[in-house]
Amino acid sequence: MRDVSKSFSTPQGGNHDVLRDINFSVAPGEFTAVVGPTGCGKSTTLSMICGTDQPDSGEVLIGGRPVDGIGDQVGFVFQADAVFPWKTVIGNIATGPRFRGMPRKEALAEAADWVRRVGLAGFERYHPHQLSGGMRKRVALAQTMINRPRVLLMDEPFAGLDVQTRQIMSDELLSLWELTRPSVVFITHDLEEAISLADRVVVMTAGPATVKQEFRIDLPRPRNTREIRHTPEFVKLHERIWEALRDEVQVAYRRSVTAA
Ligand SMILES: Nc1ncnc2c1ncn2[C@@H]1O[C@H](COP(=O)(O)OP(=O)(O)OP(=O)(O)O)[C@@H](O)[C@H]1O
Repeated sequence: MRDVSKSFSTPQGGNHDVLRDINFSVAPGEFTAVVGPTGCGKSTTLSMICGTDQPDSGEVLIGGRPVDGIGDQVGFVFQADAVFPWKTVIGNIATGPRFRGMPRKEALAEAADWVRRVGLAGFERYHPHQLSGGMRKRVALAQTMINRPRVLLMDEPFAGLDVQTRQIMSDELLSLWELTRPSVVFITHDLEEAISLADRVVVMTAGPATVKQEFRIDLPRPRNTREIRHTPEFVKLHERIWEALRDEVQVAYRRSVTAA
């Protein structure tokens, strides 16, 4: 993202600056987490990268090319499950390949591989309503990863899950990421989650969002996202990043109290 700014018009007829001069880049295969106070503009940043919205100024490039609409090299996993309720697990996972014109038999065979990779063997014929939240999230992950996106955008994908399932899903996400190595932009409110997953953590300011500071996470891989939190290196990183994030969270909180 190069000097990306964006504002929205307010119902009162004014202008609300949401993003201001955002600059950051994600290397091929890099896992970047973005943290910032609530309402600062994190989701808006993602919508610029995925091409569902355009910046007022600045540019967004993927592989050196300006983003122009939703590209097939980009995959998404958001908080809400984007699975089709009327399709089975395997039918959901085969959606992308079928959409691209792959013959049904081949698409189902490939989907069966991904069913196994996300630990859902035996549940192929289940429908989403017959699965737990964590299982549905696995379907959503497989449904996206089967398309082997170059860029994977995740907006608080595990926010609705309980703490244990969330950690299991974090480890599973890292193993799946290792398989195809997309560049990831992962948005979260949870600084521990960000550090345990990412190669780099980007801290955003309270709105209008801009990049406040970036932190390299040099923790060894493969990682166990639960165990790594107890290491002194993790604790040190957490302290440093929280120092940068805390001020922004407080600004956002004070604003919300004043507005109320
Ligand atoms: N389409 C839109 N029209 C008008 N305002 C919008 C629009 N989209 C977002 N906003 C405003 O932009 C600001 C940033 O929203 P955004 O969802 O990007 O923040 P966020 O950091 O992802 O929030 P949270 O952490 O709570 O999920 C908010 O004040 C929101 O009301």
